[in-house]
Amino acid sequence: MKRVADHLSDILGAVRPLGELDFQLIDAHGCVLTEDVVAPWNLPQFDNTAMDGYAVRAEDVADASEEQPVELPVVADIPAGDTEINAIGPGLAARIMTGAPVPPGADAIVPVEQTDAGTARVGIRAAAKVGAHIRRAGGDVVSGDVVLGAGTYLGAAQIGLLAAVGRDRVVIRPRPRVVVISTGSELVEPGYPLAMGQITDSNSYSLTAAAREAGAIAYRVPPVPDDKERLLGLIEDQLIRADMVITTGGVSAGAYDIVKEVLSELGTVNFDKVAMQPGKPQGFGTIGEDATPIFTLPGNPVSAFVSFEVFVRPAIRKMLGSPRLHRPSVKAVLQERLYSPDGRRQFARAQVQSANDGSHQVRPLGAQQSHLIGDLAAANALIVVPEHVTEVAAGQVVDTVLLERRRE
Ligand SMILES: Nc1nc2c(c(=O)[nH]1)N[C@H]1C(S)=C(S)[C@@H](COP(=O)(O)OP(=O)(O)OC[C@H]3O[C@@H](n4cnc5c(N)ncnc54)[C@H](O)[C@@H]3O)O[C@H]1N2
Ligand code: MOO
Ligand SMILES: [Mg+2]
Repeated sequence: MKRVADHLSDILGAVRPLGELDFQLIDAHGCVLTEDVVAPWNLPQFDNTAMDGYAVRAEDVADASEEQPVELPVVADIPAGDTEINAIGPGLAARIMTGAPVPPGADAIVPVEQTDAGTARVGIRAAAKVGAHIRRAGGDVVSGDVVLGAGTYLGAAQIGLLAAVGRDRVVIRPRPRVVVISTGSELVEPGYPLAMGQITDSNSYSLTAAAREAGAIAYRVPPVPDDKERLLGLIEDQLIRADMVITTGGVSAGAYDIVKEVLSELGTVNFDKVAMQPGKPQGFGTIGEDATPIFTLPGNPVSAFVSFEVFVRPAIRKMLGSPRLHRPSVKAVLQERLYSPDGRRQFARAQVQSANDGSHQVRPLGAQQSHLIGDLAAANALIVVPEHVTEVAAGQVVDTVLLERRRE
């Protein structure tokens, strides 16, 4: 059997990051930047007030108190967005709203709560230090700074920063478009009645969702029966919109397991037995004129899901240009004895808990057979048991992959 690590390195060696493209800013969300973005201006762009209140000179209100307010004439009213700001002279105040430019001549803001809120004259009831409640130009980002470097994942906060420095387009790697195809004559779309012997297609749903969580644009198509012509036709049709194809089912030793035969007509796909549990029968290669990567995953739902985690997710991350190909993993203390098949790396569904001291405890979720979807949905982690280990006692430390939902 082929080693998991060898299969993964063959895949990552074959899959290339997608070419960079100039995108509308909002459509770049979830993608990886391929340019250094330089701030064309300071943030804030101008000195502005952090509070609704009055712009004053600190020395004019140095003696102000609750008992003896200082009264100043109000000579201007400055809402946010005002673009014509006049200087104020000594002994004068301007009413000002959060975000508005501080007028030249003023050096402090007194919040409205510390005044009588007057409009012609204002009674100031507290002293203010020079600079009080003023957000300085360049205090956040300085013009000329690289605000985000090539290789940065663009989450919500990064998209906001790019907008703040005026970018409406950015150069990124687009998300790979992944087509997910379930094969099997027993499969019926959810929502339709089932005859005895039929089951609903869950793989195309779980893997389409998983591909989206990995950062791809994923399309699912209705399941295709174990029929060579129909599968061939479907894959040929789908190739036009695919940067990657994933099939499930039909790759083991069954008389109607036809996927291998069909793919031999479309490209070069290698089928291997990989030393893992679940997920032994694996296929990977390229098909069509553009040498589109294709994964043929085993049909058992947990096998398909774990195969996606171990092989497909890192490949999608590589196509995205992501700096994080792999999920984080932790060392965790096993809470119950775990058995594992000899010669196969086991990925056991489990629940991990983190303690306040940063340590982790992990509990395997029952039997580890490949059809148990209920436990898969309850798992938040996969325990990785090395190939040669057949039994791990409670209290031992195990490598545990965290199935967190974040995209970055
Ligand atoms: N004689 C052997 N039989 C099997 C072997 C073997 O080595 N020799 N390997 C077993 C292992 S391990 C796995 S994993 C499976 C892989 O099977 P296939 O990839 O050929 O998948 P199918 O036979 O089509 O289906 C297997 C199982 O999963 C159910 N299934 C399939 N697709 C879906 C779907 N989209 N949604 C929900 N459930 C699905 C299907 O009904 C079967 O129960 O082969 C073993 N057999
Ligand atoms: O490899 Mo199968 O995925 O063991 O059930
Ligand atoms: Mg089969």
